[in-house]
Amino acid sequence: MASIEEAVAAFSLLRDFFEGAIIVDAQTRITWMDKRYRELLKLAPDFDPIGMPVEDIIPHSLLRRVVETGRPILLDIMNFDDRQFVVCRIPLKDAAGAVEGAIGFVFYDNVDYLAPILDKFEALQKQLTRAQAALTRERQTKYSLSSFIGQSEAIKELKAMVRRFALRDGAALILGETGTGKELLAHAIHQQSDRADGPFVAVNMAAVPEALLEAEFFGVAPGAYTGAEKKARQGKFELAHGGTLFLDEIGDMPLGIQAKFLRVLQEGEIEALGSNTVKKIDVRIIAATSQDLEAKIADKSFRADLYYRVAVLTVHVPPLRERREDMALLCETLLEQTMRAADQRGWVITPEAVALLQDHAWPGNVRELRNVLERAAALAPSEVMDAGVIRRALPPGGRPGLPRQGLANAMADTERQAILDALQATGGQKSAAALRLGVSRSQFYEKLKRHNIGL
Ligand SMILES: Nc1ncnc2c1ncn2[C@@H]1O[C@H](COP(=O)(O)OP(=O)(O)OP(=O)(O)O)[C@@H](O)[C@H]1O
Repeated sequence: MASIEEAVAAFSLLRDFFEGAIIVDAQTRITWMDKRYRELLKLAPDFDPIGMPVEDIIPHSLLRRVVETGRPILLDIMNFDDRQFVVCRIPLKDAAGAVEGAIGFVFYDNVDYLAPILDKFEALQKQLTRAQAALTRERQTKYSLSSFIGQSEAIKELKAMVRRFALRDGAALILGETGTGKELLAHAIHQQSDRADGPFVAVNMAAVPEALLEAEFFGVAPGAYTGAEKKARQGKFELAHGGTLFLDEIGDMPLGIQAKFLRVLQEGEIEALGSNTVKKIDVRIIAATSQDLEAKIADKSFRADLYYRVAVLTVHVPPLRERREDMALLCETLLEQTMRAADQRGWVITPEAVALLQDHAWPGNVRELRNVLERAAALAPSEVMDAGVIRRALPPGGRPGLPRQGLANAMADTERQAILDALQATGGQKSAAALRLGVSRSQFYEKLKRHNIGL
């Protein structure tokens, strides 16, 4: 490397302006640091940082990036304790242009000519903090237990149980038909738990192809196989570290993955694909399913030992047809969230319309109710939602004898009805419904999406 003196001399013009400087070599080990920088970092006078990796002394240093890319970062702001400093980082290259290291300068914040940029930075940071706080508040209300609507005895009991679950840290299993709000409850448990500040990461077992599940959960080491990315890919376990991993449709987890999954839960560590090192992970598992797991254990498609691991705390969410007394409250709340014309004050639903909704079987539960109300809102000539509007918004199977418009619509209606019937017959179990209809799971999911049922 060009001698340190040479490098510093090259920047001598800046000497009066900078308040500290550091040089690292091609391995980003510190080779020189001036006295003022040592004072700024509050290093003990007898402490010698020379030869140490730069991040050991300045954890957020970007000098490594400068060395790796060979490109300068001319203007940046770095925090030291509660103060901000302007920093400038430049690569040092030999005559042939190869990077030999990098030099970093620190400028104090009271330098007049830097004041405009620092003011702007501070204002932006305040805005960011405010936006983040608003987002957290929004998330908390969106997923708090109070956003789970219902006042029936069944729901009161359910909420009391969920509150208790939130206080404990064991794995939880949420059982219930499709659209009953299992994911909403998983969020609420996370939000009320000590892990609320940690991540909430969701994986839908039925939506990820089996071949990709392992990489999805455990991650991939860089260059693990031909065609693998150069950079490591984090798995969902790692992403959920310190928080909650939500496994939707756990009943659809393939047997091969079940064994690996169980091992991770037992050992508390993961090994990425193609890697030979293990990482400790701290994750709470919340699983949900609309399937009968005990029946799956009996037919050997679900491991009993995994079941006992995830079913430490179990809660059952009642289907909508078992809590019809909540219908009026649900309609009122869901309609508040339903789009309305700008000049309209709010939706009014008549008691006859609510009674009609109470009579429906609701195989798709609250999700289906939300869809029906949205359709009704689009059909309603005014803000009053009466029985007539609701009748037209309910799925066609409930309205025999209605004229159909063309073959395509008739076929779509029939398909939709067949799906709803299959869901009802299987108690909302999607895999079983798909089997009954003779379509694959992924085809079934695609159809649910197309018909606005489920997902
Ligand atoms: N009790 C409830 N109160 C308010 N909204 C609800 C309630 N139950 C369900 N919903 C709404 O219904 C929709 C489906 O809910 P969610 O995804 O939590 O159901 P799920 O049981 O996880 O469904 P699936 O098994 O199909 O994944 C969401 O829009 C959710 O907000």
